[in-house]
Amino acid sequence: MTQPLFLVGPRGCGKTTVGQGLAASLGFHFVDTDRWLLEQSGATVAEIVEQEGWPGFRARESQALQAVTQPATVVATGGGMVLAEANRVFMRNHGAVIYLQVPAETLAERLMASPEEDQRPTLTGKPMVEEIEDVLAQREALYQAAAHHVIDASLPVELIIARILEVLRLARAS
Ligand SMILES: Nc1ncnc2c1ncn2[C@@H]1O[C@H](COP(=O)(O)OP(=O)(O)OP(=O)(O)O)[C@@H](O)[C@H]1O
Ligand SMILES: O=C(O)C1=C[C@@H](O)[C@@H](O)[C@H](O)C1
Ligand SMILES: [Mg+2]
Repeated sequence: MTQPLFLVGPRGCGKTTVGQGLAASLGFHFVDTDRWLLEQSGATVAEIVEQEGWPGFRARESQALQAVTQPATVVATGGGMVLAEANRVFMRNHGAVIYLQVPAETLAERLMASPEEDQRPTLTGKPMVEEIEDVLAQREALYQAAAHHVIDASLPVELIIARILEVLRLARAS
């Protein structure tokens, strides 16, 4: 199995963290669309949004998705990658899409401990907990629609990776 694997889910669900470990387990390349954009443009998400607005950032991340998609690669996507239908269709057609599902309270704990505001500027202008709830209300159906597999990502990282490997193995066997 060398098809690319796409990790989707909201800020703080662990796409970057789990993606690195998953890639190492499989001997795959690892790429993160947020980091790729930072390396390519030299600008953080906050700087891109300041200069080009969210539509500018969304256009760039859609281009990034297409540019980084290669065989034998785990792609950690940005939390809003699923907003564009074209991105959802692209991911489903080019590999396996895994939604890392985490309750809002756990996301809030993780993001408060590690806000990384340069890469996670406010989406709504609201306080963090309200923003997370709004974002999940808006996007839960989109994460589900994009995903071939939904994984409980409130677990320890090693367990999440083991579960992903298991669902991929089962999917191959069926
Ligand atoms: N399973 C986990 N258990 C405990 N902490 C975790 C877990 N997964 C990730 N974290 C922690 O949560 C924080 C956010 O994780 P990470 O940056 O991987 O999320 P992300 O989905 O890539 O977010 P973004 O969409 O903003 O890029 C990090 O500090 C990370 O160490
Ligand atoms: O959830 C979102 O919309 C975002 C998540 C991050 O990964 C970055 O892609 C950016 O901060 C936007
Ligand atoms: Mg990330």
